[in-house]
Amino acid sequence: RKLVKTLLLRTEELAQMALMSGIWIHSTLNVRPRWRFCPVLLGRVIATFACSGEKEVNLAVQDAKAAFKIWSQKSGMERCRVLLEAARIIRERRDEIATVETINNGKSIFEARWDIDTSWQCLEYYAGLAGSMAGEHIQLPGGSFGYTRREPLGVCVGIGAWNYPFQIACWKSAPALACGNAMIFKPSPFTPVSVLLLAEIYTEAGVPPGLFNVVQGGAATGQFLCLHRDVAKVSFTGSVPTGSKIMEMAAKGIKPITLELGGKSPLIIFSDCDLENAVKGALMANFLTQGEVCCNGTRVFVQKEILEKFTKEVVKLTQGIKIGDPLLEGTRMGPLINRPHLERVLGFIKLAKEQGAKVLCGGDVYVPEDPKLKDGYYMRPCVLTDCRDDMTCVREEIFGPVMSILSFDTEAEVLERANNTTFGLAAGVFTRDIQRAHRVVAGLQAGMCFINNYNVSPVELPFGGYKKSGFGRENGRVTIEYYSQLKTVCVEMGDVESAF
Ligand SMILES: NC(=O)c1ccc[n+]([C@@H]2O[C@H](COP(=O)([O-])OP(=O)(O)OC[C@H]3O[C@@H](n4cnc5c(N)ncnc54)[C@H](O)[C@@H]3O)[C@@H](O)[C@H]2O)c1
Ligand SMILES: C[N+](C)(C)CCCC=O
Repeated sequence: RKLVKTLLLRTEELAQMALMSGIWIHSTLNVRPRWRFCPVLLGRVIATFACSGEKEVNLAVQDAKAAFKIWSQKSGMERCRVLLEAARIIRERRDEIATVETINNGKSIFEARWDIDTSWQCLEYYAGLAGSMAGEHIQLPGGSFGYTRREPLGVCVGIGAWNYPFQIACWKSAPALACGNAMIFKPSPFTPVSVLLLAEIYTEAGVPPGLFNVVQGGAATGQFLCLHRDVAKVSFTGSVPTGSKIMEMAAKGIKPITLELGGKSPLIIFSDCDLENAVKGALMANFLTQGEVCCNGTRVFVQKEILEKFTKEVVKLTQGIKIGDPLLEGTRMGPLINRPHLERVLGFIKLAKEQGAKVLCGGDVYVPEDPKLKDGYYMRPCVLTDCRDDMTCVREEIFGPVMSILSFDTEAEVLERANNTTFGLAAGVFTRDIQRAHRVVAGLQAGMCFINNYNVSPVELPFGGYKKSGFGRENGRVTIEYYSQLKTVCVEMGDVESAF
């Protein structure tokens, strides 16, 4: 165990609170520093970490293999009890973990609590499934029969993005562990902190040492993990270009992968919608976690008849979003993840204007009154109108608080335009016409469709993409299939009928 101490937190009080509540973090690895990185919040370093190199990754895999031997022999019910205990601890430590997540990522504490809720709910859900995982019994002629066994894969790797650090780690590890696997998790180097609390919680709940292990680092560490011969599966959440590299590495070892990648999702607002709900839905689809959400409905297609009214209401609500210190209860939007990302998002807005879009609100840097926050990466949420389908802001994933409004006339037209993208993660429809709602979602090329809501995440529902947004699913019963393999056993009850 190596203790890693947080260095600087945003304020004295925060530092004290964090230290009291366990930001003294550990890795189960004997990490030898090779190179270091420092995540930054509001322009200040919050921690330094040693990156894991090849040697440390090997150690993690060895530990995980040893733990897998013990864990995979346990019954589903035994695994269920441990996962339930971990879920209980997360629930009990909800506020503390949410605080750490806010410091880690910058999202508001209000939202971080939602993330922690979907995290423990995910553990509870897969705890429930662990006890009921079963194969089939198949009758064959002459009393012979076959049966199938659902078996774990072995050592799985989870690689996470920085926007939902704790939640991503839970959405990957809960089904992996429920199926009897071990998991080595690598968080993004921008948000390395909160997942260590999860490791601590799993240990306290009773998983064997090394079963859930955290390695820190960036691309190089990720590559060591993906290429390791004893790693059986990789579940990746991140960008399309990195997903493509993961796929290449996995191909070398013929390893199954899950890819949760980016998106540029359509949200379609028909004129017969409940306008108030549609406006709230559009904000949910664009401004959670500073707009840094993979499944955001950033292409908002509004039917012409209500375009003006809808846009006016959206702008009013957007201008009311409280930006500032993410640890304050009233705040609903914190700083973006880092300076280069903020500049990238602002660059998209500049280009949108050059290409003819009109900024109705926001889209500029925000400097909070509190002098402590002056170096934070804040911006005002932006609503763009007069957008066309060929504009960069409508075609590319911005991953920031930028909503593009487009107008449409007919259902057939909007369906074609909504699908005219290489992505296919999510989509949404607001209408009171229930038949149209189902007809439209049936035609949408997206893995996760919402009717009359957006960005809610019940863990019972599978989540994942079509097209370049990836494949495989997280959450829901189906994910068991992505963390297990099927063995078929054929049993002869008679004599061997030989051809020879
Ligand atoms: N579909 C989903 O569920 C989902 C969820 C969250 C984020 N995302 C997507 O993630 C992206 C933003 O996250 P990001 O900037 O952290 O993505 P990213 O692809 O830059 O990094 C993701 C993770 O991959 C690691 N990594 C980078 N290069 C690697 C390599 N060559 N080999 C192995 N690992 C490597 C990073 O260190 C990080 O942990 C957006 O495109 C967003 O849409 C998707
Ligand atoms: C919880 N949400 C909002 C559905 C986001 C899931 C993960 C995407 O970035």
